[in-house]
This record gives sequence, structure tokens and C-alpha cells, in this order.
Amino acid sequence: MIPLADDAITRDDKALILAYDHGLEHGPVDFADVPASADPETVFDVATHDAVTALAVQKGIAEAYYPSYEDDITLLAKLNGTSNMWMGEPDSAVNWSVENAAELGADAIGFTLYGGSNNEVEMAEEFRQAQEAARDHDMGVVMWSYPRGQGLKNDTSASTIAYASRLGLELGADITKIKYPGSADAMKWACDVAGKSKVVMSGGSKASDRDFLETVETAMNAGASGLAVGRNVFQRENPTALLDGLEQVIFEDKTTEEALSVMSSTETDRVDATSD
Ligand SMILES: O=P(O)(O)OC[C@H]1O[C@](O)(COP(=O)(O)O)[C@@H](O)[C@@H]1O
Repeated sequence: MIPLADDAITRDDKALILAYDHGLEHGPVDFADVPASADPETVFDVATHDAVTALAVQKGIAEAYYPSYEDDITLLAKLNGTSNMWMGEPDSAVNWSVENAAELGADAIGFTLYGGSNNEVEMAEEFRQAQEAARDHDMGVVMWSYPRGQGLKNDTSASTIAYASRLGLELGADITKIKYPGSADAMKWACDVAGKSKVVMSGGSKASDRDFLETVETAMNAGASGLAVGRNVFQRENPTALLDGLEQVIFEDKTTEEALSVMSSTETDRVDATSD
């Protein structure tokens, strides 16, 4: 059987992508609550958890830190990105070529498309070049499909998010990352119209363990293939505990309740081990 381009970044056809491009997209303010998270090594260590199928970073972080982790982490090269200081219509600079990412050992590329932005046409053309180059290198293609721009009143409405997931299929993404559209029905619609492009949910700002796991469980039951998450993992004092829980919900089809119970027994074992 011919391997699918996204095989390297999935496990049982599901994905848990740890995103760590926030230093560029939002700035160091995202590291303020857990200062250790500003150190890429802290997050690379977290990404060695079995549940993480790929770590998405920008070029500079990959060049400086990935070589020490290449045996333990699957690299997803986030090719474009823009700082929060950019005040224009949504756009994203292409900071990294597919060829350079492949040389560094990346197994997949990630690319943001702001559908609905005045820059959509140019971004779609840039995506096309990256997608075709990724195919030449047998790399998986993940689209961060985030409709936004001055013409869009509500960028997480059911119809907008369904449009976002469909754009991933239409333009050739193996995996399309969308924001949660607020309900199980809306998520199901977005997953249904994405066809063979697997849908993963974007994590969003930090929520409680229970609330976050419940949203992930709802998304999985609606047809999602996993999660691409950043702040909800690295903004926790104990990111590994949440990854233990996410592993249960995403890969073991467990409920939030079951996942929380695994998290608390693993934590008890950890505390016992440190006090021995
Ligand atoms: O475009 P936004 O909403 O500012 O969020 C962008 C960030 O969200 C992500 O897509 C996912 O990260 P989070 O789980 O922290 O939301 C990151 O890759 C990116 O830096």
C-alpha cells in the first residue's frame, strides 16, 4: 500500500499537533503565565510525549532546536506567519521554503490561509506553490484555515467554518485546522464537507481541563481527526498531564470523565514516585 502523505504526522489516522509558533503570532505575552514556556527546549521536551504526532514551529526555532530532538519528534514546518504587530488586512509572510524545511528533516508543512482577507488570492497562490513542492518531497500538508478580514463579521459562524474546512479539501491539504464553530452540529458539518481532508480542531485560549477535554470529545464525536493545540498545553504548569488526558480522548476513544480519571491516577503515581 502507498503511504499517505500525512502518515508521518498521524497515528491511527489521527493527529495531535503541538503548535509552538506563538512567539511570532502573538508575541512573548503568551509565555507570561508559565515563563519556562518561553524556552523552546521546555516545549520540545513536552513534544516528546507519545500522544504528540508532530510539533509545528517556525524556521528559526527549528534550525536552532530541532537537530537535538530529531530522533524523538516529528517536525511540521510552519512556513508562513506574521507578528501581531502587523496592523494591515490579514496576511502571512512566507518565511521558509519547502526545500529548506525538507533539508532540515521536516515531515510536513503547515500553511495559514486567511480566506476572506483582501490578501486571499495571493495567499492561495503561495499555498499552491508550497503544496506542490511538499508533494514532490512526500511531505504532509496542513492548512491553518482561518477565514478573517474586514468583510467577515463572524469568523467562527457555522457556515464560515464549514467554508474553511472545505477550502482545505479544495486546495489540497491533507489536514485542515479549523477553529471550533461552537456546537457539535456545526463541527459535524465542517468535518463532513472536508471529505478526505482530515479536520483538526484549533486549541484556542486556555480553558479548564474539563472544559477543554469536553470540547475535544465533542469535536472527535463530530468527525474530527484530532487537534492542533498550543496554549492549552504549554500554558499549563503540568502540560504532560493534559497530554495524558488528550491521548485518551483522541486515540483511545475515551470520554472526558475517563480521561480525567487517567490524568489523576497518573498524577498520583508521579507524586508517589517523587516522594519515594
Ligand atoms: O490566529 P490566532 O487566533 O491569533 O491564533 C494563532 C495561533 O493559534 C494556533 O493556530 C493554535 O494555537 P492555540 O491552540 O494556542 O490556539 C497557533 O498555531 C497560532 O499561533
